[in-house]
Amino acid sequence: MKTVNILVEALPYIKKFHRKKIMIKYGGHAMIDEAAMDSTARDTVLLKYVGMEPVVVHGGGPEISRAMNKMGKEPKFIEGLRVTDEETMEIVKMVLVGKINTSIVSKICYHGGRAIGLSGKDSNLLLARKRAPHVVRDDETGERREIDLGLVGEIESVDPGIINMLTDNNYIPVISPIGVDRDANTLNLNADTVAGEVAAGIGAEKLIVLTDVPGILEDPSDPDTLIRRISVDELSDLVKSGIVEGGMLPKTLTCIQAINDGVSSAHIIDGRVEHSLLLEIFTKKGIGTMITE
Ligand SMILES: Nc1ncnc2c1ncn2[C@@H]1O[C@H](COP(=O)(O)OP(=O)(O)O)[C@@H](O)[C@H]1O
Ligand SMILES: CC(=O)N[C@@H](CCC(=O)OP(=O)(O)O)C(=O)O
Repeated sequence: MKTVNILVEALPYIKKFHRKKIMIKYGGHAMIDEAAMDSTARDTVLLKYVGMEPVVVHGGGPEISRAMNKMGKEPKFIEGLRVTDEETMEIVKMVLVGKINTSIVSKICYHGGRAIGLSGKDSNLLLARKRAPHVVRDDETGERREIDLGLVGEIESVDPGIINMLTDNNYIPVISPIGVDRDANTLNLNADTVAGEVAAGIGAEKLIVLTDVPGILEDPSDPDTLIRRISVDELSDLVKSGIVEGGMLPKTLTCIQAINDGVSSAHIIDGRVEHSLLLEIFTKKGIGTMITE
């Protein structure tokens, strides 16, 4: 009976999200081990088989940093974005496209899904331009200083055609956050931003961001201060108050932007918790932070 009750509880959600696109952003900090990656892949396949259209964008920040350290390079971030010189860009491509993307694709295929790996360079999926230098002001002297982030891009446009073609034919697209500019140069993109832009571009119903904290916390050092539900206006105020920092900042801004662009809800959840994806989608209470209009 317990199993049957679980299925019955899930029915309204299965109906509501039938044939709806669900954007899953799988963050590097959620990829704690092979078992966690495997479990997320299996849950993604389950979503497909109950009638939803999952689309995956993955990150891999910690793995890139580990590879850089091994090669004697020190990772540097400015407001959550990696300063990317040419050598770093090679490492980023190797880790994201060569390693993480293929690993997620093969795990989804192993569980019976038909995954296809893409980067933003495929069919110019993610057209980007180099970001303008970051401006900082010295607190003491008041002097303005520009810091060039190198080969870091901001998205100019998303081509939803290739993704729609894949989901229409029952494939699960798995996208690496690498963009291409008009001169065919490769640019490093923040995976959260990519997930938000692609979610809006394909008209996704939900954006679900998997990370390594329970969700947005009122006190970042206390996991018991989880905000379960918040509107975009309340969240914008929270951002202004300075509570949201580091890697959570691009995530939060992405969620706000995605809702403003027509995505019905955005969710930030703990990807290290087994089946967090299913708990968020199929239960009333959910597991992380839900952001709505
Ligand atoms: N208010 C907040 N609530 C939750 N996490 C926060 C907050 N402010 C900053 N953070 C930090 O953001 C991190 C998540 O972002 P990030 O490390 O980039 O993850 P990912 O690799 O999954 O994209 C958390 O581990 C936490 O340290
Ligand atoms: C420009 C920029 O910072 N790009 C990211 C791309 C990977 C990413 O975003 O990974 P997570 O989702 O795990 O943080 C980076 O180089 O780390």
